[in-house]
Amino acid sequence: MSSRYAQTPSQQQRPANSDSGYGGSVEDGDREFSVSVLPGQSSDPERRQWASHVHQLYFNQNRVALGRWISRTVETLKNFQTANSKWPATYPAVQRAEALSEEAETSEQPRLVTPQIAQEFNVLKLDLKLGALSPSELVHSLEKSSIASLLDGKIGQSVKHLMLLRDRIEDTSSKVLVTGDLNAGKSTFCNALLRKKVLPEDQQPCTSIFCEVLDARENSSVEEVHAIPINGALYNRHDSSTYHVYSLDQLEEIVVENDVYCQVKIYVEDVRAIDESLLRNGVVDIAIIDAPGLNLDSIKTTAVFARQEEIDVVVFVVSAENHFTLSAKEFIQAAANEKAYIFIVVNRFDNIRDKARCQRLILEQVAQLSPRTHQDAKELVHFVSSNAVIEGKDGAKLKEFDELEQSLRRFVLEKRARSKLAPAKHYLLNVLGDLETLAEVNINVTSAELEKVRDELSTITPEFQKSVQARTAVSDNVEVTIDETCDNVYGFSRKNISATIAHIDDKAIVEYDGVLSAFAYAEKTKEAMLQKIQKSVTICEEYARNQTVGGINSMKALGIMHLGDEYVEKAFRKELMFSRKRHQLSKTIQTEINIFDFFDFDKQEKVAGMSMGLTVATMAGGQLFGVSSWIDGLWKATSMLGPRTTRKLIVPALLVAGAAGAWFLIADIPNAVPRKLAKKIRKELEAMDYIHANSERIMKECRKVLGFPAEELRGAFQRSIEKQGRTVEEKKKLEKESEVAVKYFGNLLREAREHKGGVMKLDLEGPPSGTTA
Ligand SMILES: Nc1nc2c(ncn2[C@@H]2O[C@H](COP(=O)(O)OP(=O)(O)OP(=O)(O)O)[C@@H](O)[C@H]2O)c(=O)[nH]1
Repeated sequence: MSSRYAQTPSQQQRPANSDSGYGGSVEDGDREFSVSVLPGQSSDPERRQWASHVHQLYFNQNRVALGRWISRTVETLKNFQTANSKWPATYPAVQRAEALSEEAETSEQPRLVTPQIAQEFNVLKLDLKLGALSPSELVHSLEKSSIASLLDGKIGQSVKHLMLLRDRIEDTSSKVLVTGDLNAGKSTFCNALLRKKVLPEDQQPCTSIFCEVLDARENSSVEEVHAIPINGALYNRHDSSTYHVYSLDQLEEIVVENDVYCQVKIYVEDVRAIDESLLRNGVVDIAIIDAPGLNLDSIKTTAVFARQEEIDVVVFVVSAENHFTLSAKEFIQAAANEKAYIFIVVNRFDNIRDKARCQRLILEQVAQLSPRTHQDAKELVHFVSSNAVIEGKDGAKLKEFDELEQSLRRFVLEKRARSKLAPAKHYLLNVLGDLETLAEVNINVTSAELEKVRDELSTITPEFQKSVQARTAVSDNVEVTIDETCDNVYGFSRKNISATIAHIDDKAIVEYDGVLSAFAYAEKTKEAMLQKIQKSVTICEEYARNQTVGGINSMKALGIMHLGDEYVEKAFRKELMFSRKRHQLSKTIQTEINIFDFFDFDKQEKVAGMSMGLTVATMAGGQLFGVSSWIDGLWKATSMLGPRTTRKLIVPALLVAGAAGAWFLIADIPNAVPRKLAKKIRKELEAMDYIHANSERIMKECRKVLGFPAEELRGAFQRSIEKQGRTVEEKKKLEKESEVAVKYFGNLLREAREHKGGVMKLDLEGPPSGTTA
């Protein structure tokens, strides 16, 4: 029994796990046409074919749309790979570790992120199996760049996988595996599908290897058998060393009790028209694989075979007489888990007398073995007699088989949507979901980084500008400090040394022990005078030291104020100033004592009160005269007295005068010596510009010594400003990079969401609503 059934419009939106219904509506430009196959019209082959074609159209459109989304996602991933190399993407932190490990077990697709890290991730999980650290700890312990390179690898893998999926959805071949109990009539069923006796049929179990029947056009339209040896190389039609060629007639010899070959490829000419043929139906090129009958030994082999990626559909042939054997039940249960749905052919139905009872019993069993198959039993469980098909005598049986064929073709197409398009859709959604999560996380991270760097810049930029200004101000300040200190020291020295020199003869500085030790007196006086001057210089130097300390301290204060910890002060020892080249006046001064230093002829008038000679003259002449005016007076008196009197008086007068003068001069020695020596020293010092030279020497030492901390301070400022400048530049660069990254991840998020939305809209079992892609 099998019946055509209708697809009502309300059924067109099926839940994803529903397997029923092949109708639907498709918008093709302005034209919308609905597909419905009504029960009463089930015999109408045109309508059936049309329904089938529309179904194929949906499939094709979905396939193309999915292919486009794959290409776009690949492009997005590649761009992300490039961006990731410039701006290492941040990885999300761990949240729900347990939930993830379950998820990981259920998926065998390549993933970019390990389950323990970032549960939201499906594909872009990083595989981290190093050492004792948990992957999450490991991710956090890794350099950003190592995560980036791991991610880079994962993106690469993902791109590769997407390419494979694209190839797979573009592959138009589909394989139908026909399996079932021993002798159930599998080979007969395959031959019926081909409308040609190709595979050997026998009362005895005979098929011992997998026989794949393909359209001869795939073998340059040559009908032949390619037998693939056990343990041979991978089959390649273009490489004749990978198989042995036999004719179709020889098939029986190879297939029955074979221990040389593991599989045969049978290329046959399809005798039917394209819209009738299962092997080539315009959309999918179907290969039929006749599997050896199941026994407890072969279940595993067949189950493994059925799991193969290229097997789109499993057709299970069961004998109506035997129902399901133990091995059949075992296989169906396993296959139902793997492929979700299987197509069940209950063969040899002609041998059953109570057909209704048989149907009921078998459907009950199906319900137990695969509830989902049972749910859609009208489409998926067919009761036929395969042996009647090729002869084509029994019209009713032929019709039943014809309906089975139509169902099978729709099933293959639908299964292809599931087996080829659905994994691609599923994987795309996972990758895009991962990209979305990564983009979201990175938007947060990069936005936070941007905000942080902007904050920092708003603090350090004005600080930097302030430092630059402060440097100029401090530099000026230092100059002023040095100049003022030097001016001060120079002024002080000049004043102090001048005053000392001016007053060195103000009072007798050594004791006078009489005329006999006059020379020693002179020497001691000179020595004392030089010492006095020397002492005043020393005082100036000490003053300069203290002033320098003051200058240094004010520079230190500037350094600490502006540079804080960055300013390292150097120890200063003021006693080292003027220590290398000591000033020794006694060595510089040339002044020698001579006889004239003892007598001061010029100073008699000015120093009247202290002149003994003057006292004598006053007493003698009753007049108040100086020595010179006294001699002048004498001269005048002699001219008044007339030459003769003068001539008479001159000798005694001169004698008196001489005696008085000599006495006076000798008495004046203690005063004359300091005066004369002071005069001489002053003269010499003046000649050598002693006061200025010394003041300048002292000042220069100050300037030199102050120069060191000044340079230190300038250097520290320079370093500090350069450092700040570099930080500002780095932060500015980071700011720009962050801006680019924020923008990039924003775009990535938008793109990932757009793609995801588009992919989600694709209804793989209905009209492709995402065809705008
Ligand atoms: N009455 C009847 N006999 C059938 C039908 N289909 C197949 N047979 C017969 O059942 C026997 C076994 O058929 P095969 O097609 O060789 O069975 P098989 O499942 O391929 O056998 P193995 O591959 O060896 O397990 C043959 O003699 C067929 O003629 C059917 O629908 N009705």
